[in-house]
Amino acid sequence: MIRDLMKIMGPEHRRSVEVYLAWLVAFAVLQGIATAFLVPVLTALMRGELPVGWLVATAAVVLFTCVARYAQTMKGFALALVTLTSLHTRLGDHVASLPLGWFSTEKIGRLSRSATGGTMMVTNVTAHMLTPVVTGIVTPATVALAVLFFDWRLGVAVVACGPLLYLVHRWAANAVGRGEQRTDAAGALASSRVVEFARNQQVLRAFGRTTDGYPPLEEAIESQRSAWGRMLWQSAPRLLAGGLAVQLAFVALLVFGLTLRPEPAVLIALLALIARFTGPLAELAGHSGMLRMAANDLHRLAVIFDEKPLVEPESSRTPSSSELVFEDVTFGYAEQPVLENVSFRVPPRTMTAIVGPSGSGKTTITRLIMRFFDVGAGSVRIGGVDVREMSTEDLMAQLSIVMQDVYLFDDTLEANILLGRPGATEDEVREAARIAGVDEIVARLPEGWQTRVGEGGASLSGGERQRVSVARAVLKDAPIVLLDEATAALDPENERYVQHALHSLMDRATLLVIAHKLPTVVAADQILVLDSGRIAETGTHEELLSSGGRYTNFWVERQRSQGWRLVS
Ligand SMILES: Nc1ncnc2c1ncn2[C@@H]1O[C@H](COP(=O)(O)OP(=O)(O)OP(=O)(O)O)[C@@H](O)[C@H]1O
Repeated sequence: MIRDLMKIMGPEHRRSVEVYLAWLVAFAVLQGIATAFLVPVLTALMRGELPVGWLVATAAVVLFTCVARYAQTMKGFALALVTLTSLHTRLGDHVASLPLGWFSTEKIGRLSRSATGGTMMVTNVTAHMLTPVVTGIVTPATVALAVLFFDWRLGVAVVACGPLLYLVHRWAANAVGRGEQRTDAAGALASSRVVEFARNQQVLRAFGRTTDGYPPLEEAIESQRSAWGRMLWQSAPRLLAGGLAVQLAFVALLVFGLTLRPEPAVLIALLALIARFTGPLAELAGHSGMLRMAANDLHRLAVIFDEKPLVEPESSRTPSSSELVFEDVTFGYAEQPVLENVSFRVPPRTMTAIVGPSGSGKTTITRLIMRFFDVGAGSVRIGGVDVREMSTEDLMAQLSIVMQDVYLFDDTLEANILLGRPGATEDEVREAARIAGVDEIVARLPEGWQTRVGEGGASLSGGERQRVSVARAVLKDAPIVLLDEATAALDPENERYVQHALHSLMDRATLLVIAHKLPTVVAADQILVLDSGRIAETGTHEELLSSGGRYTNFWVERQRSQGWRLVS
């Protein structure tokens, strides 16, 4: 738990965490010592003596205990405050440094749960929860040493109880820990099913899947319910047993103490010590379920901080041109390679079209250029510079990206285009919009440029969203444009606008297009035919058609399907 806490708080707060822990340990030790001093004080009082020396020493220790308690509490609150104010920023900075390939749906779900619940738990741990953990271990240990000092036989018995109680505590806490992991996984699944259910209402209603329930959601909720039920059934008896074990230890030590027949005054004082030995342990046992849950929360957050950021070069190199080169690139998401020995060159200000069957690795090529992932072998170079030798900022400055799944922010049309280059003038925005055909959309909308596009661009059609995305790319005016042509979203009108934008981009940028439309393929200076992660053929449209290879099949099939669509 403490290791995870250190990782989460980061090196800049390491010292504060150490100071806080030092005060906490000091408080727990002093609390144990103050209790130990009861033995000589009580013994003397019961013998009718006034132990002035011990009373002064006890008062001094109690005073130090109060100081330590105050310091520890204040340091804990200060840390909790730091957590509240800076942990989200630290988490945000860390996540922003991770490779884009990290952001899978599952990881995003985890991140969102940790960013809300996990960070609040860190605050709770530093403000409240660590105190019973440390005092539950350190104070009984100090008391045990004191008992050893006053009566070695009872001391040995007390020390022997420690590991036994620890094992029972672990046994109970582990059950809670395992149960909590299951409920967390079931909770994450149920949340994503709820989002899926809400997002896909249109499809579900169209297929009449809302009247008799949505089985995946019901199953997820049921498995969450059963995970919670299982955790409660399995952990409750163990937690009770943990608390009971502490009480049994207290009684056993009491009986053992009586059998030793010490002087009554000493016996009473020692029994008070034993009560102070088991008290913090009982408190720890009472909190163990919550503590294990907190430990799991902290661990999940620490795992995110453990993710390796994208390795940034010490100094970023500047490309000499907009030439794009893949040299012997091999890459796989897991063991299996998705791209194997892929080599090609896109000369500056030319257009290369990538074609190939679904799953052949077309999108993967664009992801490697954007450094969503780093290549397994070989290199991806822009203007002679390996993309790994450029800072993310410099690399992204080289690229304009238009992908199929365009996301627009819930803002105006104008603001969404301006995202391409925030400092652009109004004229530049209008010009980019004209090239991409967004001005035609603006003219149709009652609020024109000030029309809000809704969350994700929901108030625009798929083709219109892609036009806005092309306008952004035109406005950005980056040396290289990566474009994934929409397959189904573009109607002939949208398609015409995107083709027009592509032609005007060809004059100013190096274009790499995942091409689905025949006019794009024909217009390309070079076509790469990808098959199962390898480049099967390269050439111009005429060269590839005359060679009669795979490209010919692709061409014939596309002509047939697109011809059918146009006629209908
Ligand atoms: N994030 C990922 N993790 C694991 N495997 C992946 C991931 N993304 C893609 N793949 C796999 O890599 C292979 C190539 O995928 P890629 O998306 O590059 O193909 P594609 O040619 O663009 O396909 P499509 O035309 O259908 O978009 C596929 O087998 C795919 O299942």
